[in-house]
Amino acid sequence: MADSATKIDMGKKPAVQDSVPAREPTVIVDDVHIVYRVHGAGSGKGSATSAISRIISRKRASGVREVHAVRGISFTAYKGEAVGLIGSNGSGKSTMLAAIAGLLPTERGGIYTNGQPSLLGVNAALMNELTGERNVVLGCLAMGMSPAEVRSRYEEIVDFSGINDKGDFISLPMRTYSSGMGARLRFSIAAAKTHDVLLIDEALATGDQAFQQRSKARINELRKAAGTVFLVSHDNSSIREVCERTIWIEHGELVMDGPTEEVVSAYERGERPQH
Ligand SMILES: Nc1ncnc2c1ncn2[C@@H]1O[C@H](COP(=O)(O)OP(=O)(O)OP(=O)(O)O)[C@@H](O)[C@H]1O
Repeated sequence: MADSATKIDMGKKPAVQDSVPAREPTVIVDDVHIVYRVHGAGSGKGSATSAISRIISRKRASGVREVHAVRGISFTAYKGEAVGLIGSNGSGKSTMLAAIAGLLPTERGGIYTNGQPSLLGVNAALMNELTGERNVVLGCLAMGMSPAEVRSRYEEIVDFSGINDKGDFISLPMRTYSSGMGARLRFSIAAAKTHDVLLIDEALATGDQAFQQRSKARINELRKAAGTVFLVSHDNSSIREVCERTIWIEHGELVMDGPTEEVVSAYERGERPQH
C-alpha cells in the first residue's frame, strides 16, 4: 500500500520545501484487523436441521464465535478530503468507521488520528424520552459548545433540521418522531459544529430530498472548514456528489482506493481491479 503510516512523520518538516504544499494527514489506518467476539454463539452449523434442533432443545449454545470484520486495511486521509466508503452489506464499512471513531479496539494494526473524530450515525445517542429541544441543547453541550453558543445556534439548528416545518414538533419527545425526523435532528446537531474528522454513517439516506440537499451543502462547508469527512453510504449518487475520493471494501478487505468516479464505476460494474 502506498500510504503507509510508518512513512509519515507529522512532527518533522521536510528539509527542502516542494512547490506543492504538503498535505496534512488526519487519519492513518495501518494494517487494521477488527474481530468481533460473539459469546454463546456455539459452533454455528448453518443447516436448517441443526438450527431447528438447536431451537427445539432450547439449549443455550456455548462458546465464542469470532467474526473477522476488517482484514488488514490501510489508508491515509488528509485535511480537506471527503472520503466515501462503499461495499456490499456486511463488508465492514460501519465497523471501519466505528474503529476510526475509537469505539472499537483493533485486533492488529493501528489507527492514528490528528484531531477529534466524531461519529454521526443514524443511531447516534439522543434521548427518546426528552423533547427535541432538550436534545438539541444537551447534544450541543456534549459536543463542547458553551451555553451562550448553544443559545446563539439553537434557531439555526432547528431550522436546518426542518423538524418544525409541519408544526411544533421540537417541543415533543423524540419518541414521537419518525425515523427520518430523528436522523435529521441528529445530523443537524452534529453538523452545527465544525469537526476535525466527521464520520457519517448513512445519515444522508434517511432525510427527504430537500434535507439531503441541505446536508450535502453542509458537508461541503465542513470540509472547507478544514475537517475530513468520511461518508458510508449505499447511495452512490450521494457518494459522487460529496466525495472526491472513495474506498471500496469487500469481506473486510480494501478492494480499491482512488478518485470517486473510477471506484464507484468499477463497483457498479462489479469489476475488481487486477493486481
Ligand atoms: N456487534 C457485532 N457483533 C458481531 N458481528 C458483527 C457486529 N457488528 C457487525 N458484525 C459483523 O461484521 C461484519 C461487518 O459488518 P458491518 O456492519 O461493518 O458491515 P457494513 O459494510 O457496514 O454493512 P451494511 O452495508 O449492511 O451496513 C458483518 O459480517 C457483520 O455481521
